[in-house]
Amino acid sequence: MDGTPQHTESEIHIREFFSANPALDKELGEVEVMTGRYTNEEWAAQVAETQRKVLAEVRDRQKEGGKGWKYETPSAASTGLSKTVDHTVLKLDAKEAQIDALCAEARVENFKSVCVRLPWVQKCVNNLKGTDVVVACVVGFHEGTQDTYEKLKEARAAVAAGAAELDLVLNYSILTKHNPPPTSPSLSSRDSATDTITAANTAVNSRPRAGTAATEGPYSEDEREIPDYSAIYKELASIRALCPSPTVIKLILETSQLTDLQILAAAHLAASANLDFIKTSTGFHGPGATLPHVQLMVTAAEYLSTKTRSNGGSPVRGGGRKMEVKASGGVRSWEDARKMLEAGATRLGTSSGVWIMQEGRKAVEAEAAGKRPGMTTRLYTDNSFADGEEY
Ligand SMILES: O=C[C@H](O)COP(=O)(O)O
Repeated sequence: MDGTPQHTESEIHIREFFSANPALDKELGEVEVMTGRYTNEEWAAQVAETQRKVLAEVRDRQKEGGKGWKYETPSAASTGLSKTVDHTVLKLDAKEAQIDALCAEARVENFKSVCVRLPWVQKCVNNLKGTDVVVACVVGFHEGTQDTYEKLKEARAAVAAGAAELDLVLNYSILTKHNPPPTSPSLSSRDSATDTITAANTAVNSRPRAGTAATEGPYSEDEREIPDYSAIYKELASIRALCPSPTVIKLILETSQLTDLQILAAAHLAASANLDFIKTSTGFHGPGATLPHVQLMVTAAEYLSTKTRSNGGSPVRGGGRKMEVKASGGVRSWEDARKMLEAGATRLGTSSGVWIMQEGRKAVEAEAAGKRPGMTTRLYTDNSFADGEEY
């Protein structure tokens, strides 16, 4: 080391953005992080209640032979499917021509959004003028460990540049510090689709199932320590406060790195901070979206958003809007997309949106012609995701 300060890629992006926008830099100079809402012990008690209730609900739904998560799937014949897609390019070495192509495709397919890094937001906003395709910007990508002030600045810069949606990476290291998940293969989902799905299957099959003793930890004396829920909440609530609705905020959990209990803790804190979505994965660390994780997150989002007898008539999330679930990372085919949507995801983050739409249209044609849609593109080679399979 030569003493030169090292910066993450996100920090470099933020610095570049602010040197081009000095007025915004000045305005944000005084930004303050919110104070806490509950003590850490109070958070822990609330989180434990959510974990208990949601895992019980998951077990009940499993008893329904897989029908517990049968949501209506939008058809490629209407705008329903295209409006679930966040058309995504997040590679650091993305070139201008790729971003232009992303926007052109989003315009033609009428996707919900294009999802890009901060330096591309303004360009995408310009490219998409006159359409109802919005621009989503990732924040804290892809590690999530940047300090809250850096994330706040990045979020505000994205909104100032015209982003309507923010895909914010959770600082999940705060959750895993005391209670690491079982080791799973950590490989990039930028590998071939087949490798990714195989890895996803391996990881899912090797992780403890919801409701088992293993997921209900804690695992050891040392791991009994409560994670700093308060720090996570403060970060989420501060970003929400500075980027209020209608800016849509999705919290990326990086589910492959978390246990089911940690996923539920993150969902609880996202709902408490009034975020709009919980999202599975960055697509850059470990396997991407899996069906069991989406089912778990959908169950949690419903529990946390809805006034029910089981949660005492008091939703954790205020404002009367339902928290939604975005499945992302490794969603490469219509078959993948259909499974995620049927499980209750309402948004898909994918770099394969155009392909998914093409396959979706073929499925509609095949159905109209009275044929069963082809299964040749099925990427889930493992039957553990089959309908009715135990979690
Ligand atoms: O959020 C989006 C992901 O980065 C997209 O991942 P993917 O390239 O595996 O579709």
